[in-house]
Amino acid sequence: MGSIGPNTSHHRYPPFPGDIKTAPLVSLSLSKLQAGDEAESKAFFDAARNLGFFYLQLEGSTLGESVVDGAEQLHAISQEFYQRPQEEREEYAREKIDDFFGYRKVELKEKDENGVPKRNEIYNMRKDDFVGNADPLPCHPLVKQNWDVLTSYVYHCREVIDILITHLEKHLELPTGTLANLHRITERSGDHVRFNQSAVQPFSEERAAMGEHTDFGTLTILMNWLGGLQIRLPDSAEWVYVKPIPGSAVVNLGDALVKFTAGILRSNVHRVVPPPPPQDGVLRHSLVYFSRPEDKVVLKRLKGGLIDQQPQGEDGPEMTAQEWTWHRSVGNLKGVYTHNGGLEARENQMKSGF
Ligand SMILES: O=C(O)CCC(=O)C(=O)O
Ligand SMILES: [Fe+2]
Repeated sequence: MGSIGPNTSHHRYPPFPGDIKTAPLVSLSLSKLQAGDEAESKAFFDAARNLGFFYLQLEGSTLGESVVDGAEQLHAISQEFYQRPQEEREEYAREKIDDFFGYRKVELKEKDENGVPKRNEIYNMRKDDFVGNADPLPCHPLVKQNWDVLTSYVYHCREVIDILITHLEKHLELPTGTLANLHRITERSGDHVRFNQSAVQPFSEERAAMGEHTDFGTLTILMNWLGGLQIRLPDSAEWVYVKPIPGSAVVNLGDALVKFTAGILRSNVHRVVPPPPPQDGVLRHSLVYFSRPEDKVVLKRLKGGLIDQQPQGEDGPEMTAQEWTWHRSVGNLKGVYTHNGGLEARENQMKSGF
């Protein structure tokens, strides 16, 4: 199998700088995890406990390369989506179609050349529409035209997530299927594909701080072409950039896994800032697949295995995954849930789930 570099579009952008501090993410091989490689599996569990973020090398796996190819197609579709007239996107605004899914924007104080405020934007498309669990919500014509690309992407990402979940169960010493049965693709859940676009904008510490968050759900598969993602290192609290690697996804754990495991696993704080120079003059697009527990699953510590050895303590509020998403997305739950015991209080509570 050849190098995947030329099959991705990273080379069309200015390079990620070589002289800035980057996050020490380990790189795990999907093909080794698929083959049940013990050392790779253990390295995955360590990464899930210690940092909650890692690279997943997709090249060398047929499934992984399907994710890379799909992501490249969706990257182009997302760019076209954001080039279309604003009125089109507004038709699918969250206020018009759903509590959570659909289009959202945040207007910045900076203006474009026409005097119009610049925007950071997201478009959330739910997995249940693609796999046939729900009557599809109204969606942008580009989504309709590319329904098959999106559907394949959903299935491929879910396959990757199911593999990762199986490794987690094993290391947590839970009966086989414990986590998988809370994430059945045939059941309604908050899983979604997101197109992100950030305007070209100067770095602002205040704006960066507003965007600090953990992901609400289970596992997130992130495809990046430009820098700008930063994670907060657990030990030093220093913010460091995550360098995009062609042919690899950035994968991170979300709050649901912290709740299920009473803090054994880590959902690390991160944020998006403008890409570092020389990438700072380019519109930034990223593609995210968010997985979440089934809507009806109550987020609370599971019983069994290593979890039973965790201290009993402040596990936070108990609610269904659906209620959790709603409360988090409107900013009702203060702080972020990162790890053992884990509520880290935070002043800048982001309200949008953005
Ligand atoms: O765009 C990125 O690099 C990260 C996006 C993110 O963290 C999110 O959408 O939750
Ligand atoms: Fe995130």
